[in-house]
Amino acid sequence: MVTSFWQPVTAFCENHNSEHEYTSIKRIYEFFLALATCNTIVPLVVDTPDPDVKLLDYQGESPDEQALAYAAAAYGFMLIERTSGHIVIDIHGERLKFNVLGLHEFDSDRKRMSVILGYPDNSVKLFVKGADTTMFSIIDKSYNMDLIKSTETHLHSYSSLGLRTLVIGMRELNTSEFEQWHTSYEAASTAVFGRAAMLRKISNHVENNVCILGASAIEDKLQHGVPEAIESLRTAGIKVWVLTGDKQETAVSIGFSSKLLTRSMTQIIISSNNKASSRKSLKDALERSRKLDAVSMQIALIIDGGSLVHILDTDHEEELFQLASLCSVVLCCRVAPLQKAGIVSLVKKRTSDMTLAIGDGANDVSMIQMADVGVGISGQEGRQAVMSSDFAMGQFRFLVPLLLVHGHWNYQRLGYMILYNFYRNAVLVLVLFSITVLHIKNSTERRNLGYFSCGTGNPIDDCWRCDPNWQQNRKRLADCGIGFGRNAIGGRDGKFYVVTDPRDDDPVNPRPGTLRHAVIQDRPLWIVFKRDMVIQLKQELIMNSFKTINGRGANVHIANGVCITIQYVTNVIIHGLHIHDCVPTGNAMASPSHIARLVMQFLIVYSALPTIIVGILDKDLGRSTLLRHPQLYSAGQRNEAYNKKLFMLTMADTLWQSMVIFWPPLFAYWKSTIDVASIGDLWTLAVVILVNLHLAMDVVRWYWVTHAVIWGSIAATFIVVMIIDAIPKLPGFWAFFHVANTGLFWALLLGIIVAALLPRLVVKFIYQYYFPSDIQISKGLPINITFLSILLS
Ligand SMILES: Nc1ncnc2c1ncn2[C@@H]1O[C@H](COP(=O)(O)OP(=O)(O)OP(=O)(O)O)[C@@H](O)[C@H]1O
Ligand SMILES: [Mg+2]
Repeated sequence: MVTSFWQPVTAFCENHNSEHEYTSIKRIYEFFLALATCNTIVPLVVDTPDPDVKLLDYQGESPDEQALAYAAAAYGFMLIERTSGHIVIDIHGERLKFNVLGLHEFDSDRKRMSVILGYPDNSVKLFVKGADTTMFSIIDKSYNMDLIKSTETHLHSYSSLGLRTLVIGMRELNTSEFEQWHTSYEAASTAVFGRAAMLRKISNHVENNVCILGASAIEDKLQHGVPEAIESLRTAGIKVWVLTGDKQETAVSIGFSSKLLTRSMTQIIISSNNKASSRKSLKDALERSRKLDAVSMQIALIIDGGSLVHILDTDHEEELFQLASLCSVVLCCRVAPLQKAGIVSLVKKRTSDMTLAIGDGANDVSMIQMADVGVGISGQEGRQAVMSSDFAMGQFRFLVPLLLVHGHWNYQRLGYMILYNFYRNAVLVLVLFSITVLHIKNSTERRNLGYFSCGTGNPIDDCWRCDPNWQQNRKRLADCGIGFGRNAIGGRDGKFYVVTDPRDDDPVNPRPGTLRHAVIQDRPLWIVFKRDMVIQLKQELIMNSFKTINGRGANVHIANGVCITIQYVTNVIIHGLHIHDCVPTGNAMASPSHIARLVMQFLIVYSALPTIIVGILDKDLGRSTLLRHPQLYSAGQRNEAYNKKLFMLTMADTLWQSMVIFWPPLFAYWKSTIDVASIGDLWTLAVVILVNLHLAMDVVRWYWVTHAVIWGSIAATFIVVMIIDAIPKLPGFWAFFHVANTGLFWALLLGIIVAALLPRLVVKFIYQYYFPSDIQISKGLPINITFLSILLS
């Protein structure tokens, strides 16, 4: 809330022109009239419970204007009504209607506004109000200089108290001046193109030779908690720069009251009005600040908008930046909106630092948009700043929790989650990659099978077919297998069965000599064919274990009918058959790629949920600790949560964990008859358990939902693996139950988990115990005790 107190400076227009001679009383009258009229305030009549009492509410974008209008009302110049064409002022009980002939709105370049009023007596007057610098440049130079000097002294003393000052001036327009202005104003107002520029030109033309009526000073009260907030931000290692449109003295005074400036700081002021002197001041300031910096003096740089224009215009950005970098505080005053954005862009261009701009007015919009993070304060200055910001808040002090608490949490979570997700995905991918590499190696490697090698290009064929007597030695094929099926012996240990009959008339009671009859036998059989034949199956050919169907030597087609089903059986070799043009029966088998996809989905689902929950909820430190020790924020500035070293360490750990997951089960089951589906179950479980335990090790704050998702994911994986292995149609049917019955499976699982996590646990412990970071010291625990207690309980 802007509370106002104002003090008109009575000014006497020592005009030599007798036409414009005013008495001091009349000037005071004009001063208040200017306060009541030269604004964009809209008065609203508000009803009260008492029907006879009405209240006036002044609505306007600028709180300063509201304050001035209220002040004028308090002194008997009450703005009652405003329409586009006129304005009604109640002057000590007498209502006067003035025609509003023109209004030149405030803009940040002119830093003033004006209104042209037609009096009831047909005289026309121009009222101007604006910043002292721009007002003094348009006053009638024939004034009494003492008057100007005394106004300046007053303005200086007001602004040194931190008050926002405005100067009010007036000029009576004679008929020809008015006509001239009116014609161009009308033309500009209705122009389609370049309207703003035309209006600005007209306003610059008419706003001159004004006589000073007075000056006002308004207290722009600091919001609650601003000094403390600025102190916290600075302790957090954030460089605070203030960019304001205010006068230098006001800005410095507010700087002190907001604890941005302290008495122990040395102020370096650059305030010049031409190129050469700005450059010289900059140079001197740079030299001086280097000397001061050498003796570790805190420096505050105060620079005004005029000097900034010259400095930024003349390629002295680098010097300005160097100077600013040496200063602990930079205060830029009388800066225009675009200059604010220019300064933000200067910092952005020259450093890799993040910039945050916070402001409440329309004049802060460009800087808010330029900064990496824009924050708008929704206050009395309209909603433009809020509309263009990334974050909106009601009070400046909320910036502290936004940065120190939420900023810190988000940084920690994000840094950790990037590393963790790299790890989580890489562990899975590395295990799958190893499986694929092994698979390719197995299917291409000859494993010394082809000692008869006759270069068929196919390692299996090389192995048996190059033997000129292969017909007598057919069963050698059983030892020629490669890949995961290499251990299948088929019907090697059984007798030969010769298929003589291609028919499949009676699938229920197949006759001897048919393929169906051969494959349903219980004993091991090596099935061969007497001659070329096409077998058209009436129903699925459901095979029994320990069978080899060896079509070599004959041209055997299984075609145009139903196909072969191999289900719940082991040790089947089918070789040299042409199987084609099958009619699907709906009993499709799951393919390995289908299973791989399934596994991927499980992993994504099982490990994604904990990641999301921890990524949203985990907090390394509590809110009050973070607010009490703003220094903790600088962990982000030092890239503590995500940096190259951590990334490399995580990747090394990932490699280790993936190797620990992949190799031990492979070695343990190498010689056994355990198939790949069972090892696959072990790998799946190990990956899911590991990635979840890994996460659990780093969780600091446990909520029930964190417990639910982490332990729930592990449990869910077990359950789904069991469900999948209980579906007879899928390969690997019953695999899990088969292996889970053995102690080796559980020993492997436990071994993998311990061995995979141990290096990480040890490194973590050493780091936290011997080289603790600020955050770990604040936590007060050398290691994540919560996790250990969960593990041990
Ligand atoms: N409605 C107005 N009428 C006349 N002069 C104004 C008006 N609003 C602001 N001014 C003058 O123009 C100057 C610049 O205004 P601007 O809005 O750019 O910055 P500010 O409000 O002073 O500071 P900040 O950047 O902190 O918002 C003000 O200091 C004031 O002297
Ligand atoms: Mg402002």
